[in-house]
Amino acid sequence: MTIIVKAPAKINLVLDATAKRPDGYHDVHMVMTTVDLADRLELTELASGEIRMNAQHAYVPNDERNLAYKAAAVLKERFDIKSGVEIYLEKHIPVAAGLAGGSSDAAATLRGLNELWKLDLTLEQLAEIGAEVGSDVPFCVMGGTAIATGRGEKLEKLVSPPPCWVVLAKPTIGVSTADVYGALDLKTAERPDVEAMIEAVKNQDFTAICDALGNVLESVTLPMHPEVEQIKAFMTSCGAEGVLMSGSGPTVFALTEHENRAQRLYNGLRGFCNEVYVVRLLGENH
Ligand SMILES: C[C@@](CO)(OP(=O)(O)O)[C@H](O)COP(=O)(O)OP(=O)(O)OC[C@H]1O[C@@H](n2ccc(N)nc2=O)[C@H](O)[C@@H]1O
Ligand SMILES: Nc1ncnc2c1ncn2[C@@H]1O[C@H](COP(=O)(O)OP(=O)(O)O)[C@@H](O)[C@H]1O
Repeated sequence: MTIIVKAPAKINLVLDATAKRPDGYHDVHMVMTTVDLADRLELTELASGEIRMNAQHAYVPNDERNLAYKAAAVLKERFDIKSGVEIYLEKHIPVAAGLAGGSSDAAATLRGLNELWKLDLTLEQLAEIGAEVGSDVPFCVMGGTAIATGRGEKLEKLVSPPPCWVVLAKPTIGVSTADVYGALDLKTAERPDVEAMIEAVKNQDFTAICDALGNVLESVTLPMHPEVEQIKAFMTSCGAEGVLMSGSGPTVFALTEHENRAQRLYNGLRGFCNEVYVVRLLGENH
């Protein structure tokens, strides 16, 4: 039996880190939402009990380092599953981009295996298992829009923002999430107003959402990679209503309500960025 699952990317509308914890993680306070740029996974049951990974992408590992593989291994171990799975992964989300591509693949694997291995677990149970694989995996299991706290695994559902166009541009650099958090100085970094974003989303106020966009990790990634700031400035000059770096970067997203403006942004960005996408925010569910 084969099951096909989609793994959508996320963006962080607001991201604050409130404290560095003794376990090496940061307590965060953020609003995340999914967009309709997705990887596609095919999960085929294997009687042999093996987990096999087939990602066919130069920068994505085909062994236990792959987050989809890890998710399958954690689930198999936890429920003592005798069957195995072959995971065929078609990558569309840019890698090491701040878009949670790997975390979303892990989450999609958990959702798909729940069906394939007939485990009958709730999304909440899958999210809790996902936290063992990565901080962003629980959000990716739930999808939609949420306020995330803890190290990212504590979730509170939020209404989705009003529909708009999202233009994503990734410069040709990858950044390590651990390095970015590692270099964060909470004493000097400019902090975003998370409550203002939550209010803006609840009020479905697009202008207020654009005004409240903020990411404390820009204080690390922007000085390290000037091209990220250049993309932000270019997007703003093209009339984007809101512009922000997603997660630890380096992907920058622009929000606009106007299709012609999204197209103009796309055409302009293609000049100096290989990876540019025009997508929509996803609704409540994937
Ligand atoms: C920054 C964010 C924002 O959504 O996304 P990305 O840029 O990765 O997409 C996340 O917090 C990334 O979550 P995720 O990518 O799952 O991180 P993990 O694998 O759990 O952790 C990788 C490393 O990042 C650091 N880390 C991660 C999460 C967190 N709340 N505090 C941290 O300090 C730790 O050093 C950890 O060892
Ligand atoms: N399924 C996967 N897709 C992408 N990268 C993966 C995957 N599994 C493991 N990785 C590794 O994780 C690193 C970060 O990947 P990714 O999830 O795309 O970044 P981010 O968390 O910044 O969005 C990559 O450099 C890659 O080596």
